[in-house]
Amino acid sequence: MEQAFQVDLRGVVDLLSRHLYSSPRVYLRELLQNAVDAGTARAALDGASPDGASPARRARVRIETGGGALRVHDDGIGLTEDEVHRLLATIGRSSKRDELGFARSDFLGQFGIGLLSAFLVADEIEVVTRSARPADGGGHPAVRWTGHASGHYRVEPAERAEPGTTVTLRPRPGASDLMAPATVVDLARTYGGLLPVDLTVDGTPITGDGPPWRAAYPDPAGRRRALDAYCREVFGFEPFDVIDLHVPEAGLDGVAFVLPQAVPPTARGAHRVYLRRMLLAENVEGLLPDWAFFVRCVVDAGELRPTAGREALFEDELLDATRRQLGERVRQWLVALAETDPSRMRAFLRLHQLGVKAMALHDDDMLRIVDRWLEFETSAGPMTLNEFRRRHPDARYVTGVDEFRRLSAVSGAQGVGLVNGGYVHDTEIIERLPAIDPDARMRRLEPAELTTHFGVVDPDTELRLRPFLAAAQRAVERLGCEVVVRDFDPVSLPALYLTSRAARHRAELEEARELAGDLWSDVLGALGATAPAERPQLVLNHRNPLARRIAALTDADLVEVAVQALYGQALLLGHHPLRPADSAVLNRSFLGLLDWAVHTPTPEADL
Ligand SMILES: Nc1ncnc2c1ncn2[C@@H]1O[C@H](COP(=O)(O)OP(=O)(O)OP(=O)(O)O)[C@@H](O)[C@H]1O
Repeated sequence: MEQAFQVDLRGVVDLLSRHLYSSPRVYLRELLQNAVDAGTARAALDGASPDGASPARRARVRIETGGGALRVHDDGIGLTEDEVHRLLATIGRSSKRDELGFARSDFLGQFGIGLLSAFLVADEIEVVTRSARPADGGGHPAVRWTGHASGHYRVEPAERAEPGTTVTLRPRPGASDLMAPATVVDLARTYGGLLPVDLTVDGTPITGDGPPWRAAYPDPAGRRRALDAYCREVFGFEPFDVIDLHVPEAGLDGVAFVLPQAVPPTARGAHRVYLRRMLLAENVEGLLPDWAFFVRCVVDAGELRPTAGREALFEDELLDATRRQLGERVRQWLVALAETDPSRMRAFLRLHQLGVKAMALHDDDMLRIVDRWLEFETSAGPMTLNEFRRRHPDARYVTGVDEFRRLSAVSGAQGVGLVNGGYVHDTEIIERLPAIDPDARMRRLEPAELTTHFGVVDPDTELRLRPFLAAAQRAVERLGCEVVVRDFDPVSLPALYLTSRAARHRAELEEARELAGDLWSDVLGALGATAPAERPQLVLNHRNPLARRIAALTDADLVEVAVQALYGQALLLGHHPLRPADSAVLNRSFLGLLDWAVHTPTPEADL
C-alpha cells in the first residue's frame, strides 16, 4: 500500500525560514516581492477585463512601521478564501508557476516558500486580503489568515473595502531592530529601490525613475556624469570608464564600471545583480569571466534564475552563455579603446596590465593588444614586443628577472636583443606570439651561447696567456668552473660567469649530493651521471684593463687570489646563488686581497 510522507510542520518551517537564508534581513525583500507580484497579477487581470479599457496603472506598495508592528499594504490581486488555504497555507505551493510547474517570467517569486521568511523576525504572520477577481454578487469577501511559526493557521472573515493585501508582522523579542523605521527604509531602498512600483515607507518615497542606465539624458556627457555618480553611490569609486551591457537572451541590461585602481587578479569580482528590478544580492560572483576582474557591474536580468534562497544566481546554461557574452562585451570595449584612444589605453594598461596579460594567454585579440601596447623590459630599454621584434628580428628572451639583470647589458652589447620574460605571464605571452604573428621567432636565450658572440683573442696573445690560464684554471677547478679569455663589451666588465641550464641543473645535483646522506647521494649520483658534462664558464674580458693586469701577474699566489676574487665578483654581479664553497672562496679571496693591500714591506733597517 502506498503511503504519503509525514511532515513535521515545525521542522519544515524552521528549516525553510532559518536555514535557507543567510540573514533575517531578507524578510522585507520577500514581503516586497509578494506585493509587487500581486500588482503584476492585478495588472494582468485588469488588462483581461471584459471592457478591456483599463489603462495599465502603477502598483502602490505602502510600508508602515508604527504601533509596534510592520505593515505592508498592496493594491494587488488579493486572495479569495479558497486561495488563502491553497496558497498561503500550503508550503511549496505558488501561484507564480505555469501548468507545467515552470516559473513564470513576469513574477519575482516561484518557489512558494518566501512568506515563511517572515518567521525569521516574527512568531506570527497576519494577512488580511480581498481578491480583485470578479465574483457573483459583487466581489469576494475579505479574509484574515493568521499563521504561526508552530505550523498552525487560522482563517476568519475580515473587514477590507478595496482589493489588495496587508501583511502585518509583530517583531519577536530580539528582532525589533530589524523592523525599526530607519532599518526598514534602508532595506526597502536596498532591495526595492529600482522596482517599477510606487513604494513608500511611512510616506517616504523609496522608488524613483528606475535603473539609471535606462533613463533618458539630454546628452551623452550628462548620462556619463549620472552613471559616475551612481557608481560612487553603490561602489564608492569614480569609474575609469563605463561599459553598457546587453544580453537579450537573458533579458539583461546594465553597466560595467572599470575600476580606477589596480586590484589583484584574484580579487573576487562581486557584482550587484537585480532580477526583474528586485535586488538579488550586492556581491554576486561568477557573472563575468574571472579575467574581467577589473570591472564591477550592476545588471538587471529578467531571465536568469535565482537559487531558492535568492542570494546567488543558479548555475545553468543560460548563465554560462550570459557570462561569455558579458566577457565578449568587455573585450570589445578594450579593443575599441586601443583603436580609438591610445593614451587612455595606456592609462588603462598601467592600472590593469596583469588582467590583460592573463586574458592574452587565451585570447588572440588580447594578445595583439599586449603585443602592440604593453611595454616589456628589454636590453634596449622599455619597449613593446612588437617594436622590439621589428628592431631585433632574432630577439631572445629569458624566463627570470635575475637572469635578465645578469645578461641584458652583455647580451645587448653583443647585439643580441634580450626581453625579460620573468614577470607574471610574460614568458607564456612571448611563447604564444606565433599565434598572432607566424614570423615571431623569439628563442629562449641559452646563456652559454653568448660566448659565441664574444671575440676570441689573437693566437699570439692566446699563447702568451697560456701559463696564466693554467694557473687561473687551478684557482677555480674545485668550484667546477672553466676559465676562458674573450674580447667583449662592455669594457667595464672584467669577468662574466655564464652557466647553461644543464650546468645549473648539474650544480644543483652536486649541492644536493653534498647535503644528502649516503643512500640519496648514490641516487643523485646516478642522476648526475646522465647529465651532460657541461661546465659553467668564467669568461675573463680581455678588453678590461683590470683583467689584463691580472693576466700579466707572475706571482702564482696572487693569480689565485685575484682569479678567485673575479669569480666571486662575477657570481655576485650576476645574482647567482652562492654555494657554501663559493662563499668560502669569496671570503678567502677578499681577505687575501686585503692582506696584500695592507701588507707593509719589511723596513730595510731590520735587515
Ligand atoms: N501580497 C500578496 N498578495 C497576493 N498573493 C500573495 C501575497 N503574498 C503571497 N501571496 C500568495 O501566496 C503564495 C506563496 O507566497 P510565497 O511568498 O510563500 O511564495 P512565492 O512568492 O510564490 O515564491 P517564492 O518562494 O519564490 O517567494 C504566492 O504564490 C501568492 O499566490
